[in-house]
Amino acid sequence: MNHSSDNITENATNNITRHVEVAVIGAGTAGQNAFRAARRTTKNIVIINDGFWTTTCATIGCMPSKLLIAAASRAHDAQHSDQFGIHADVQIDGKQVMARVQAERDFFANSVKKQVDSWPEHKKISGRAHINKDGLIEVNNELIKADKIIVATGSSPFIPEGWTDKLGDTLLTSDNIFELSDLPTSMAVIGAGSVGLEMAQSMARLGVNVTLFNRENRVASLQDDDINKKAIDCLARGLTMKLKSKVEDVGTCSDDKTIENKKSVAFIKYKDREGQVQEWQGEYVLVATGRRNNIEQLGIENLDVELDDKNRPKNLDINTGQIGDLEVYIIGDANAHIPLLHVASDEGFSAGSSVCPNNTDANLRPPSIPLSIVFCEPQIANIGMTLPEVKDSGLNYVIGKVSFDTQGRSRVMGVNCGLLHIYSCKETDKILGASMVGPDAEYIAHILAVAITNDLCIKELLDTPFYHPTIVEGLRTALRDVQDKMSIPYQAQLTQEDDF
Ligand SMILES: Cc1cc2nc3c(=O)[nH]c(=O)nc-3n(C[C@H](O)[C@H](O)[C@H](O)COP(=O)(O)OP(=O)(O)OC[C@H]3O[C@@H](n4cnc5c(N)ncnc54)[C@H](O)[C@@H]3O)c2cc1C
Ligand SMILES: NC(=O)c1ccc[n+]([C@@H]2O[C@H](COP(=O)([O-])OP(=O)(O)OC[C@H]3O[C@@H](n4cnc5c(N)ncnc54)[C@H](O)[C@@H]3O)[C@@H](O)[C@H]2O)c1
Repeated sequence: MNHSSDNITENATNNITRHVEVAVIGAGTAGQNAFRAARRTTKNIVIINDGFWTTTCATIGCMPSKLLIAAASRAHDAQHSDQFGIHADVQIDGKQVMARVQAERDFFANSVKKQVDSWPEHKKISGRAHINKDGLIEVNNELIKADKIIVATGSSPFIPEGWTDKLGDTLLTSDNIFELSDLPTSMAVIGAGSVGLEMAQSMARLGVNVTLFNRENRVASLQDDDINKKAIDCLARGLTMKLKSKVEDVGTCSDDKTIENKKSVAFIKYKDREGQVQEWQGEYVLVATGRRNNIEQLGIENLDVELDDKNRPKNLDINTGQIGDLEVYIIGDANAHIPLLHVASDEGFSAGSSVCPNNTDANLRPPSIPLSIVFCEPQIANIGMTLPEVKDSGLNYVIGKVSFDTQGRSRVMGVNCGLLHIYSCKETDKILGASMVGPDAEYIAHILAVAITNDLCIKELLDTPFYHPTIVEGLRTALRDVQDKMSIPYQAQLTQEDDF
């Protein structure tokens, strides 16, 4: 079935400036991949983008945030080397820190832009697209009829109502924080999700006086209470956190010292976990209260796409991004399914491949198992099913555990804070999911993701070598703990102690 541009009026038909086979709206990671894949089979294609022709990832997302974390990590190591008998006098040059973040960020962004620059000019339109009542795409002075539409419009920071006006120039989001020319002196971060944790800890490690607020007693939306507790314990060692606090009001007040620079002081009125009203004051407030998909203003309903109460498209095929049997595909952050980079990339590739003339031969990326990593230190990772999902599944499960507090290599490196839980099915010897806070979680998470994706059992994993002494050896300890708790009769195998 086609979308509603099939029923357009004669008047509208006369005004159409282009008729294309495929239109991609949004040129971030998902849109660019879709365009690349679709271009292999059709020349009659156009890509429309509002704003920079790089990507959120390279310009204001993954890469600049990891660059700031890299600087913070260096600062932290240099300041915490006393335990090794190394005493350093550390000076942090905020301007230089931000200059490197921006220069390296520009390197990544320009690499993306170079590829986009190589695409024919007439296939690219700069402007904000809107889908009108006839299902036609309006952009600048163009009216485009597209047989197939791929929507890859991404997401934007969500700012609670009224806060933009109330906080004025003291408001930061991930869209503008990397543009600062110097490190602030103080900052509140509201929201302890991925953005909040990564930015709050980095800024604190770089000498900024940071207070992190979250409405729940939870970080990174962790759903395993023991892992959450451990994460809070590890993070609280270097970060002031006001968890389970309720932000009642935000705003600005004048301050004699800063009035010269025409800057106000930000304040947050909040109720702490005991219900006492408190006030925070400082230079900036980073609002990290989530992101919303850019779909509301697009006119997507004019393509007969229905959204649920959270703005997620109904009838989304997660293999291709196609909406029911409409010739409409919604991919990347725009579909609010899993707003992560690797997912946007894969969905773009699959949607672009699906719109090829013979799409039964399309080369589709299978949807990956859930995998997420927060790059605070220690890192937080979730793989496969969450603990509540495992509990709800009715499966007979065990939890294999390892603490990284005493783990050999973690202690050697002075990064010994963490906990890994592996949820395994008692009958099948297979891993269902895992949650972790700890050192090297990014690598351990990938090994677990490979195991789940390829249906490896615990025994197969334990039969692979674990080099000594590595932090990844902690994974083996947790796998052995799973094995000990299983009802499966294993070949005689003594439980080994940790090897030091
Ligand atoms: C600070 C931060 C850190 C992050 N870190 C990580 C990380 O470490 N790992 C990870 O996996 N993910 C991370 N993410 C998430 C990741 O960046 C996103 O999931 C990914 O970039 C989404 O890509 P996309 O193609 O869907 O959207 P985008 O790259 O945002 O592209 C959407 C494009 O569509 C354009 N557009 C919007 N509306 C219209 C319209 N009406 N007409 C025309 N164009 C339009 C936009 O201007 C934009 O250019 C991070 C995000 C942030 C904000
Ligand atoms: N490492 C990564 O993969 C990475 C890093 C950064 C961003 N991202 C992506 O960006 C998305 C958005 O990240 P995010 O951290 O902004 O959102 P999030 O949804 O992950 O977290 C938002 C947090 O803010 C809290 N919150 C919301 N409103 C609040 C309020 N009024 N007062 C106090 N707390 C409040 C929520 O309880 C939650 O803990 C993520 O879902 C992820 O897809 C990923």
